[in-house]
Amino acid sequence: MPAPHWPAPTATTPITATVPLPGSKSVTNRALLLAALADGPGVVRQALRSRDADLMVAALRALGTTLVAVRETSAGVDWQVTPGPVRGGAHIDVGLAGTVMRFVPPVAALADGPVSFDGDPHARKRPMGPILDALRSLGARIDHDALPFTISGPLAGGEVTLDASGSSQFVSGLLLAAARFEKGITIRHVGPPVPSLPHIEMTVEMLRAVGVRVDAGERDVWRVEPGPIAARDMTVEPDLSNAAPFLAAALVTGGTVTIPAWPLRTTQAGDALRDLLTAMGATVTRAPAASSPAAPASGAPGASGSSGDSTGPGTTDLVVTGTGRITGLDTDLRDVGELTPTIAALAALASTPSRIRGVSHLRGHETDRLAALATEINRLGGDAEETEDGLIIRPRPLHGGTFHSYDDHRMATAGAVIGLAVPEVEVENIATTAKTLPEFVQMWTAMLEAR
Ligand SMILES: O=C(O)C1=C[C@@H](OP(=O)(O)O)[C@@H](O)[C@H](O)C1
Ligand SMILES: C=C(OP(=O)(O)O)C(=O)O
Repeated sequence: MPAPHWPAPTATTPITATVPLPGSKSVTNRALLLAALADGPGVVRQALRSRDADLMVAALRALGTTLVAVRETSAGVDWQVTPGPVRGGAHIDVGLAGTVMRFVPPVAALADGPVSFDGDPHARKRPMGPILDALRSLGARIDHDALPFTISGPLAGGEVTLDASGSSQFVSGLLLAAARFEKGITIRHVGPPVPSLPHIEMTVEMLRAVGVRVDAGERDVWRVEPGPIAARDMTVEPDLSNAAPFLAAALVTGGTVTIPAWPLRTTQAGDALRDLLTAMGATVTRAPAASSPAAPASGAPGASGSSGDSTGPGTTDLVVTGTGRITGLDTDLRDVGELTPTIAALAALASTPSRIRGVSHLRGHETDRLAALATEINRLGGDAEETEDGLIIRPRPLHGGTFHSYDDHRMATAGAVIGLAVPEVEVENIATTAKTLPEFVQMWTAMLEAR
């Protein structure tokens, strides 16, 4: 029986809350995969515990890596990772995780036998063609162009041309494993612009942090030299994209939300929230962390997504204060597309129109996010229009009703944001937030109860 819809709480007064966030999905799944391919045992600290991260752990175990949780706190789990020879004969469940369906197949092509992949029903619709074609041209055999598929190596590596306009993860997936290919890899993108470039920068920085030589000097070309991946002790930053709905609550309620341990320098897409929320009427400041000293403003040495202590030097608190009035904005979110559902929810509550551009690739995310956002905002009486590459959202009073999540964690949290201002919004399948934030409901409730 499906769970009852979640009555999204409405805020009657401005929120004042501090919300510590668990680790980044994107950093966690890169760090685990790099540790599994490394030249010795390593530790991934403060890793996220969520469905996507659990799927990555299960995938790496199935391929022969030993992962032992050596410490678990509210900040996450510390994984002791001991690489083993990549083992064939495995079946990998990717769930609905882009980072598993795009990052693990290049590793599977290193296995000593075939590896099969499948996932949730919608995962079969997410684009896979360009990365599977790339793997084929590098030597692998693959029986389909989308999930489910079976892949067999060996993979020599070499040069490949692909169209990564559908997802930056095609590039990241190939780069992450490429040092283990006999010839490394040279990737050339040909086609409309690649989205989510900061996520590729995250990949490049994390590779360099484990000693891999990467040349990313030419636009749309990436080269990884073959060689060892160094075993390191890596610490995962808090998930800044998951900060989005909580920070949005400050704007909706005219309150203040503080996120501790916000990195001074990061490749995470969520860092763009500082500018986006300012443009929507918030005041965004950094404050020395109450619990840890702030690093100099010049930034922490080597403070990439994979190094440093995520609660120590190199971070500050991020403080966002709203006025209760939200200003619409005209913005290109191509680089930070995963922020779109939260920004669209804010736009639906804004007093002036908004236009979101550059995110046609969101049609290949957990669901077609442009269609889903327009449908759900309009279902509540709003005025949202899909364009070829985004959304136009005009002010119109909203009313209560069901907000469908389409098994998309960020749709579910967008419904929660709207529910803060609109009585009687019910979010269908709030449990889907477990993809990246299993504690979402408890955290949201605690935020609303904090004083
Ligand atoms: O590499 C990553 O960790 C991600 C890359 C982006 O994918 P797309 O380029 O497909 O948008 C982003 O939206 C996704 O949430 C995570
Ligand atoms: C697009 C997203 O996820 P995935 O890693 O599954 O692509 C997302 O988290 O917004």
